[in-house]
Amino acid sequence: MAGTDEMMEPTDRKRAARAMAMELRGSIAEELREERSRAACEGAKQWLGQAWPGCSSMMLYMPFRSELDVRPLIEWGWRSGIAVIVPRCLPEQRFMELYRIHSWNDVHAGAYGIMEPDPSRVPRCGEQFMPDVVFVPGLAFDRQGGRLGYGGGYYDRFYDRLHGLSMKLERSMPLWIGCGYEAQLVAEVPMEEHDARLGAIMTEQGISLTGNARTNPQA
Ligand SMILES: Nc1nc2c(c(=O)[nH]1)N(C=O)[C@@H](CNc1ccc(C(=O)N[C@@H](CCC(=O)O)C(=O)O)cc1)CN2
Ligand SMILES: Nc1ncnc2c1ncn2[C@@H]1O[C@H](COP(=O)(O)OP(=O)(O)OP(=O)(O)O)[C@@H](O)[C@H]1O
Repeated sequence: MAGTDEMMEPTDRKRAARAMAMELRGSIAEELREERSRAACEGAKQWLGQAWPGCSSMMLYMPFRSELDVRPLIEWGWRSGIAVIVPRCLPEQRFMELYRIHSWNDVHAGAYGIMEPDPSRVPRCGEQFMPDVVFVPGLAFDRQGGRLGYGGGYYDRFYDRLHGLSMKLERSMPLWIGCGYEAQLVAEVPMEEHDARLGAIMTEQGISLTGNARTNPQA
């Protein structure tokens, strides 16, 4: 046994937390997941409409496994004229390319079995493109903005790239919103130096800011 939690290295703590979080998220009944996903998307629409009417683009993930299903939010984006951006994973580089999609016809199954934009149908976003808001998937979250992912470092690397762009273009960072069920909230996610902190959390209870000033739209 590895001993107590405090004695473990962050990477080992993450591995243990990942296994628990995967099991927990997968154990939520499908009907409950659907119901909570719909409620979460409803809350996000209202929040974006009221707190952020100027929001013109949002990056969302294509849900897989038992993740919070943000597809209703994607469809609302299409109806409201907010640009809907989704990533395409390049597993060799653990890099995400961005594309704007206009309908479900623009996606097909990609790496890891995750739906992704079809590059033969839609053009890639320019190198300097920054979405206003990024909806981030995850296995577990905490109220301080901590997030646990699958361990590819995809979103952390993407955050760093956007941060570089935000400095270069003198633009504020997108709001980084972690998406999950209330059941995925834990007291404290094990975090490392390179881990990007969330500016907000979206669950079936609504959107709440974490107080991470750097990533808030007002900052
Ligand atoms: N919907 C969605 N899209 C996303 C993410 C996500 O969490 N959700 N990611 C978030 O960053 C990236 C994909 N990250 C992933 C990392 C690992 C595995 C995976 O299947 N890992 C294996 C074990 C490791 C391996 O085989 O190398 C597994 O879990 O069985 C899947 C996705 C980018 N796109
Ligand atoms: N900004 C970065 N630049 C280079 N490597 C990074 C960066 N961020 C994370 N990594 C590397 O990626 C690996 C996975 O990181 P981590 O465990 O934080 O992933 P995660 O946040 O769970 O994954 P994901 O973002 O894909 O959901 C680690 O080996 C880490 O060193």
